[in-house]
Amino acid sequence: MTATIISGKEVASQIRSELKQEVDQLIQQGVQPGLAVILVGDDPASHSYVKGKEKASIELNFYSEVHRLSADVSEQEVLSLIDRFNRDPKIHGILVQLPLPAHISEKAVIQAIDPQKDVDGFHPVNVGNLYTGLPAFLPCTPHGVIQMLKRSGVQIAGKNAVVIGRSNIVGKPMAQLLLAENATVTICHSRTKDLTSFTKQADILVAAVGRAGTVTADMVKPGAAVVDVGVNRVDGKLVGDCLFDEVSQVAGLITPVPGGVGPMTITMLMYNTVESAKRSLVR
Ligand SMILES: Nc1nc(=O)c2c([nH]1)NC[C@@H]1CN(c3ccc(C(=O)N[C@@H](CCC(=O)O)C(=O)O)cc3)C=[N+]21
Repeated sequence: MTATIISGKEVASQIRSELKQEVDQLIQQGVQPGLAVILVGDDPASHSYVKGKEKASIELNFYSEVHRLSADVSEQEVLSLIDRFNRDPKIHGILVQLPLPAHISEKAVIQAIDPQKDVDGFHPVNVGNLYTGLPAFLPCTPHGVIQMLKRSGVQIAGKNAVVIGRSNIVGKPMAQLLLAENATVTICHSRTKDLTSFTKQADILVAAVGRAGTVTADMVKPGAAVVDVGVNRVDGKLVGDCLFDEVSQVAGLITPVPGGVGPMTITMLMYNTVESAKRSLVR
């Protein structure tokens, strides 16, 4: 058997064309969605992700501001900039690219963002709202994964879903979103004993570890939907957490890296920014 490859690029461009229409309508109503991105330091990968976000904003006709700050900027300067964006009515979404340099507290920065502009969905208010079923900005990567599955015709309700990874950015919210779709969810992590005994049961397997080669063919239930959230550079090449060539022989559906979850992450950021702009109409 050879898995069907779910193109994140295709699903993303479908969602972006839906968003484009919403943006046109919003602009007619006098609101142009505005996204502010703050990038600290000179990590090349972060610069490349932020370029992608800037490009997507411009394509969708957003108002876009990208602030590239030097690595030695103080935490206070970052907090002041966030405060300015919190009060700026042109800005509906604020994103601070992670990771930050060690002298700047990620916790302090995330908590400084107005929850109503927290389009990453990282603020504790949005996290709490998600966990209690209240309206919230959904974290972009896990939300993108749900959209890819749904738009590829994968039924989630009643399925066994296994998430490998328990980060605040992907693993934990991913599990919560799958639970909200009525999957039976298991979270595995670095201290899990006999990982394969869990992954073998998964109808939906999400790999969010950050280590190439974590998921091998023998760990996958035949016909499973396998979502690869990994972003790893190996010999200058971008690869996921799954051994794609062998896992795709066993899985029913699989997402590639690149061209899978990555483009969806950026698209769901655009989605959240449009949502925020829509909310500003009724505020
Ligand atoms: N506050 C914050 N929010 C984030 O959403 C966030 C972040 N910080 N820090 C880093 C991670 C990583 N991330 C990616 C986005 C797009 C691709 C993407 O589009 N990847 C392309 C390939 C890009 C390439 O070739 O480098 C693909 O998979 O096809 C990947 C990774 C967002 N992140």
